[in-house]
Amino acid sequence: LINNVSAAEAFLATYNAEASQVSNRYAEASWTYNTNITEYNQEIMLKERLAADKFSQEAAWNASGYNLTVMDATMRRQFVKIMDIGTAAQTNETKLIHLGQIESEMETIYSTAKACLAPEKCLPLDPDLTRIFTTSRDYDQLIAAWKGWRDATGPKLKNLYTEFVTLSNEAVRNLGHADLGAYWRSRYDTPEFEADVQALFDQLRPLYEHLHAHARRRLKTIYGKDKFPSSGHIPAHLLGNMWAQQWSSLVDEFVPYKGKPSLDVTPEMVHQNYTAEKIFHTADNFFQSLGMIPMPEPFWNKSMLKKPTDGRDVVCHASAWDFSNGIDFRIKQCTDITQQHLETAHHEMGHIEYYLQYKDQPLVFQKGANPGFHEAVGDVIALSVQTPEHMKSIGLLHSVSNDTETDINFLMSMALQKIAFLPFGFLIDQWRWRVFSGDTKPEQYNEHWWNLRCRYQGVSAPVERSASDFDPGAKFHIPANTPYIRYFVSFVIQFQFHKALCDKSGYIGPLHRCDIYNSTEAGTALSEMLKLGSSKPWTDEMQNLTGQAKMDAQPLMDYFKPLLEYLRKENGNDYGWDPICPDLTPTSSG
Ligand SMILES: CC(=O)N[C@@H](CC(=O)O)C(=O)NC[C@H](CC1(C(=O)N[C@@H](Cc2ccc(O)cc2)C(=O)O)CCCC1)C(=O)O
Ligand SMILES: [Zn+2]
Repeated sequence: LINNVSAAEAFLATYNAEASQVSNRYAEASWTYNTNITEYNQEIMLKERLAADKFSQEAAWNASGYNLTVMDATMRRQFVKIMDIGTAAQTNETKLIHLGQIESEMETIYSTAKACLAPEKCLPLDPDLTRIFTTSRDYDQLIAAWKGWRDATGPKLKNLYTEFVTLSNEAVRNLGHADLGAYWRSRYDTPEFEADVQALFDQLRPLYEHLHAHARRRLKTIYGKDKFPSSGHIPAHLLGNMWAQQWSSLVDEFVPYKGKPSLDVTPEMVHQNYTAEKIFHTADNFFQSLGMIPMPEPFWNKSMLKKPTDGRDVVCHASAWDFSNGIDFRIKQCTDITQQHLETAHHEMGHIEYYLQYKDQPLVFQKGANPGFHEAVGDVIALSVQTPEHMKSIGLLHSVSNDTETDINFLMSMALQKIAFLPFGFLIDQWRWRVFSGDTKPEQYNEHWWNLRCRYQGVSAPVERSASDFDPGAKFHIPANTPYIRYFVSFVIQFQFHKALCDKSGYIGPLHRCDIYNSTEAGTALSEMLKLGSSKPWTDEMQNLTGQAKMDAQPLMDYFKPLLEYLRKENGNDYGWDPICPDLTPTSSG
């Protein structure tokens, strides 16, 4: 082993320069493919992926020649990360190439899928099917869109996914990980991560159960009680979203006090001729008000902020991109002029701000402190942006009254976005971890998926499902192989960050009305954490910003306390559902 620290430093300097180049090349090829899905672009992207994987293998091999015990903590942390190369550890080149092909094939199937509601009427997810879920209250039309999308994705993906699992597990086992799920969880450093997440979910369930009861009661008045199974589940296609993961599009039906002005600013955005650019400049302005880093010139020149109209296929699922060269950062979003897309723009720009803040770190530290941190940045800003006060200050709300009823209505609108999401954010990787560990066999994929959906989310399939269905494939992150527990973590810690930043800004008052706009104290505190990237354990960074080192649901519970009190009163004992799925076979009564 090489014991010479200056030789190790030279190795790192060379690695950083070369790895940045390789990352940049792969990001460019990936971007070209994502913004113009063709076989040619897919082929180029796969070639760059193979080159990047081979570079990682060689770098890891060389790094293993250095004695880590003679290094300081920071240098050792870099070497460990250089050696932790994930599925690139597959030494059989044929299998390595095949894994890349399967992954991009699954993403292509998902991104080009269309649901055929009638023989000649096939619609893509964005914007067509999404708009049906946000606007339609027609039970049968929603079933057609719900079933059509699953028919167009799941069956084509199931066998590919099975192969993907086998190849990925084999690759990461070369690094000593038990399976791909263990590798993904290792990014959170703490060994008790899985138990911590389960404990957080159990702590938050009452909040969700009471929101679910309220939603069910309101939906019964819209669709009639006979449409709801006696088990207490809500049919999954009635919650205003293809996956029932957030219920914001039902805000006008779900607000407790209906006489108040609507909190949905979409109509006002359309009325004011908002454009995609204006949406992103609004988000950029907020970061600048905190004294944080503005979007650089290449961002405005090279991003794709609207779905192209020249007929080419693109991956419309929004995303933020780091080109690892210190100046090129982009967002790709098929922006629609809606409140939801205004929030998404802040979410994506949160990623860009993180990239900008840690761009001078060694390459392996150009990551979130943990993946949940990366997902929380934009959402923390969006918590301020969505307050009635802030919405009024940017001219999207005209009247803001402080009476209790408006306050409860506002908390309900936020709960439809944040509380509704919690079981979904929790269950995706509960399902995937068991698939990767082998507990869930391919023939059980769909059954175990619905067991989790019924048990944790309290939603049931509106039509019978069969073993040839693969409903997990209807959610982007499964075919796109993007881990998901990061979002559950984010939805908890973003309230810890929000509380810490509100305190630093000198705000006094209820957490749900705090707006840190123009607070450079808050901006400085946030920037200092983001600059660290993944150079320090996330628990240290959590401690620095919030004063304690663990994930903690208390700030989230405090934020929604007035709403939970209201819901407990309204629901009495009428809340909850059977843990197992309702029997879908048509009853004799038809
Ligand atoms: C090159 C690359 O892949 N880059 C990464 C970023 C990085 O890793 O550096 C990236 O851009 N990932 C895309 C993904 C997109 C979105 C998403 O998928 N959201 C979840 C859950 C959710 C929903 C509401 C919400 O408010 C927050 C989260 C869903 O829609 O189910 C879509 C809309 C919002 C965020 C993202 O930005 O996280
Ligand atoms: Zn994100």
